[in-house]
Amino acid sequence: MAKITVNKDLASERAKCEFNVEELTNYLDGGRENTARRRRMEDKVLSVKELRDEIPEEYLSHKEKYENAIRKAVLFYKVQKSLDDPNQSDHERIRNSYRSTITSAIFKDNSPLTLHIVMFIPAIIGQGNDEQREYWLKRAKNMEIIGTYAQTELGHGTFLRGLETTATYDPATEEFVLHSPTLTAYKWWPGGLAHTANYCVVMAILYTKSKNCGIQPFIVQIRDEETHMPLPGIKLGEIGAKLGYNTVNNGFLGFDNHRIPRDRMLMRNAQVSKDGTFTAGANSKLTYGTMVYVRVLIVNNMANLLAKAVTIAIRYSAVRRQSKLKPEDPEPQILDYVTQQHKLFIGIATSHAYSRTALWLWDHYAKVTSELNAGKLDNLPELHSLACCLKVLSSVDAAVFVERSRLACGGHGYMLSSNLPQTYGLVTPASTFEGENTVLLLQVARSLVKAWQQMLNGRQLAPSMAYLADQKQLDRWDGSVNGIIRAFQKVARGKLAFSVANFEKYQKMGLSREDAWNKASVQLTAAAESHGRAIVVQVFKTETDRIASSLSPPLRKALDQLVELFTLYWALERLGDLLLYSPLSEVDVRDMQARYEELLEKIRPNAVGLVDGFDIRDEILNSALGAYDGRVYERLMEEALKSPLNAEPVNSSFHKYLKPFMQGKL
Ligand SMILES: CCCCCCCCCC/C=C\CCCCC/C=C/C(=O)SCCNC(=O)CCNC(=O)[C@H](O)C(C)(C)COP(=O)(O)OP(=O)(O)OC[C@H]1O[C@@H](n2cnc3c(N)ncnc32)[C@H](O)[C@@H]1OP(=O)(O)O
Ligand SMILES: Cc1cc2nc3c(=O)[nH]c(=O)nc-3n(C[C@H](O)[C@H](O)[C@H](O)COP(=O)(O)OP(=O)(O)OC[C@H]3O[C@@H](n4cnc5c(N)ncnc54)[C@H](O)[C@@H]3O)c2cc1C
Repeated sequence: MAKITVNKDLASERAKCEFNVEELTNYLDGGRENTARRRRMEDKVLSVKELRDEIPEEYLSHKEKYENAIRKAVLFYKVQKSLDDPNQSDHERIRNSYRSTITSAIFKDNSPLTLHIVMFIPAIIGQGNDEQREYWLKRAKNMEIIGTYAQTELGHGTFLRGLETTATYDPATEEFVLHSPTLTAYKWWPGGLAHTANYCVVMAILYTKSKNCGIQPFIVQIRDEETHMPLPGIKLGEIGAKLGYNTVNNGFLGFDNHRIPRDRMLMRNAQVSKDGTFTAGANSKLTYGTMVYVRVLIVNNMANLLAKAVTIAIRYSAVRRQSKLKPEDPEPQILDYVTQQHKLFIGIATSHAYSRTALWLWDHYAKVTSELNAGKLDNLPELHSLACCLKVLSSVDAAVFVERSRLACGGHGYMLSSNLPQTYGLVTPASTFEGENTVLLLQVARSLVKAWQQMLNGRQLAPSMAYLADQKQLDRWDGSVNGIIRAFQKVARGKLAFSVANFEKYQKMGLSREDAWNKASVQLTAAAESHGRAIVVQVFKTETDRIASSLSPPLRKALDQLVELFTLYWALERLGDLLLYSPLSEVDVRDMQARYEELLEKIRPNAVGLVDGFDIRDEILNSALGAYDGRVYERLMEEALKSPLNAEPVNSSFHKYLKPFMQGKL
């Protein structure tokens, strides 16, 4: 094997690291065996050279990008399948795949099969009855059919009760008639819908016996299984180029009185009998279960994407030298600027915070799902609220810190060869899909207001909201992580109390409940956001304490520093709130600021080790700036030379336009 020459600054950073990087990787993976398994899988996938792109994706046309993505998706699926351990439960398979980012090595802009895996199959599992699961899951898991999740319409994404697609039951033929009565009723957005999927789960308003029975899921064939032509009564297409996700093949779909058999309604929750009698499910919101599942997965996806961005930016910052700190010294590594550390170390800490929180949430999700399967629905509202608020916070923070990582790389961060713009293109839609973030915060606020009322009535609160009942004053600011967590809880409680008071005040002033809610909604969403912050810091701290107790002292110290940095960063970001709702004084603020700066200094020698610990291979990073060897400038040039414009010294447009123009002949 050729010897890798590592940039000398990166090499000396690695020599400075105070903990064992491999131990950190094992900690993140959940054990040495998991690291080994993940690496074996990566080796196997990366050994398939047909999965690599010969021409960088960015130089392909829109159509070529899609065709190339499909070519790779099929091959990638087969390789993955050959590595699958059939003895794992679905729960274990997903948990064990939380640290896997290998998909990014194959697709810079995501796969056209994503929705099949992430929503179509889960929708059948969550919404299909036993026979439907038996039949459709086998076909879907074997890839005999490819599906997507078609819910959003041109006119409505958030407001599901406002969907216009109808499924009207006809007892004479025992069929549902699917129809899109208007342009705005067209399904719009589903990934893979345009040219990839031949089936989809369609969410439509069910009418039977002339009654609106709410939104229900239907499994609908949209293309012929042989010819792949759209079926009669179905209009399909692609929605066009986007900021990112361009290889996901998002599509539109309209129905013109398209008929499907009765057994195509997924009937795990609600049912329609042959004569058209509707039987409602135990809770109509169980129909929204697929969204809860994906919101839970998104938290982890955000942690992984952020780890990628911050790995690139930290390594680059160790290699890049710019300006002068002292006139007599050579140009320093930009990582030595404390402002650069302030920009980036929080990204490392945030990725850790959300990967710990994501695992915690996944285990909670699995527990509540098994209760739901046993008919116990009590914990569904709390799960919904938690999934909403953690999806919101993780997507907002990831977008901010990925963009900050890009900016921290100066001009080179603007290059597609840095892979930072594309990474931003992957994180930013998560603030919109699976429930637009403000809308989800309002759902969280709704659950908090309910909890507040329950508390006033002396009822017990769900565990994640129990702190609201803690009436004790926070007498003294002690600056400890646990003290700050309590202060965050006081902030959330105080903001909630304030918004509930406003909500009630507006009603007393004569506004309807809905208008009062709308008027109080800025405060309500702020309370929901604070509630989320309190949860994330607490889960980050308690889960790190729980899992890291057996680690070596140097690694334990490094992780504690990240937890403290994260806590202090948000305390300093939310000073106004803390000054309002906790006994924080000016001196305490100064102390916090000093401690935060001290932490930046302590983390500095470990910065490269911390991102190396994420163990994201070069093929996955896909970045000229972030590669392990730090050959930043050589790679930037190598990538520049791949531009098709560099294939010839003079472009034909010179003779056609520029020359006549410059010579006054055009
Ligand atoms: C080996 C396999 C490995 C696999 C790993 C792969 C890793 C991949 C990682 C994944 C990451 C990235 C890929 C993601 C791709 C995503 C592509 C995007 C897809 C989509 O966007 S699909 C469409 C999503 N759409 C939405 O989210 C719409 C948002 N709107 C809503 O959810 C609702 O309309 C609403 C909640 C805003 C309001 O609904 P409405 O019916 O009007 O409700 P109300 O009548 O107002 O009632 C509210 C009450 O209902 C309760 N409620 C609401 N929702 C739920 C729920 N989901 N569950 C439980 N309860 C719910 C709410 O609490 C209210 O209750 P209350 O009355 O207060 O008691
Ligand atoms: C990359 C990508 C992939 C997607 N994939 C799929 C898919 O596979 N399947 C699918 O079905 N859908 C998919 N979607 C659609 C996505 O779920 C919707 O875009 C999302 O639910 C938001 O709905 P909307 O676009 O209608 O936004 P809108 O609801 O129109 O939001 C616009 C603005 O109005 C505000 N707003 C709306 N309602 C309220 C309210 N009640 N109170 C306060 N403010 C409000 C929002 O906060 C926002 O600022 C995808 C979207 C993207 C971007």
